[in-house]
Amino acid sequence: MFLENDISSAGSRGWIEVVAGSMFSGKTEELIRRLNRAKIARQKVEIFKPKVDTRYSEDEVVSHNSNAIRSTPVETAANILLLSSDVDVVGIDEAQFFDDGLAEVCNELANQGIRVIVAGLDMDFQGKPFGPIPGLMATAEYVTKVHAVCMQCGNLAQYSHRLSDTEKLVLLGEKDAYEPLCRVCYRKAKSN
Ligand SMILES: Nc1ncnc2c1ncn2[C@@H]1O[C@H](COP(=O)(O)OP(=O)(O)O)[C@@H](O)[C@H]1O
Ligand SMILES: Cc1cn([C@H]2C[C@H](O)[C@@H](COP(=O)(O)O)O2)c(=O)[nH]c1=O
Ligand SMILES: [Zn+2]
Repeated sequence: MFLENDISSAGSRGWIEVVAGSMFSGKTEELIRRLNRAKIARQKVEIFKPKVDTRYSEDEVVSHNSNAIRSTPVETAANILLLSSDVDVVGIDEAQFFDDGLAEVCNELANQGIRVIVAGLDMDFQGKPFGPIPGLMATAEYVTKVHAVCMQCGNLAQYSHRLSDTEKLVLLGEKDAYEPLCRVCYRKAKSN
């Protein structure tokens, strides 16, 4: 389990944490867990999500098992920078949907002494790197890869298999539209 740096020994230095994996791998739960612990430590926390994803709620980040935390929906990565004055910790969910400016924004926040925690899909439905997440994983101090349970065989899943033939990159959905699969089961599903 990821353990936070000791606040006093870290001083006012900022850093970036990335939580990445497939759908249903527990990214949002882990983000909420870290942010709640920061709140318990009386740190000032701001949470953002892309405006495009309002599946469960306009103003909350919600996990698949209904944990929730208040958040601000924003249009672009640059908005995060504008809205993050006077905070200790910034949390960002569904980060794969942000523009390529996200890595720069997160690095700027970290340079200002802010702890930045980013959660997002590392791969799209085709198994390709998704949006700004790979760049963020390269520049972050801490990267946690989380896994779902393969819906076919029960092994660790790293792919989000789309159940329809739709080719567009952004297609919001849940279990109706995607299933997490391991490498073997994903390759089988793709060859059918
Ligand atoms: N195949 C699966 N593997 C793991 N967790 C699953 C699966 N299907 C449903 N879940 C539920 O999803 C929760 C994780 O939800 P969440 O944190 O929102 O994931 P993510 O943000 O990665 O999509 C788990 O605690 C579990 O209750
Ligand atoms: C793989 C993939 C997913 N999406 C969408 C589907 C969901 O609405 C979100 C991911 O949510 P989660 O919290 O990680 O479960 O992203 C997409 O638009 N395109 C894709 O390739
Ligand atoms: Zn499998």
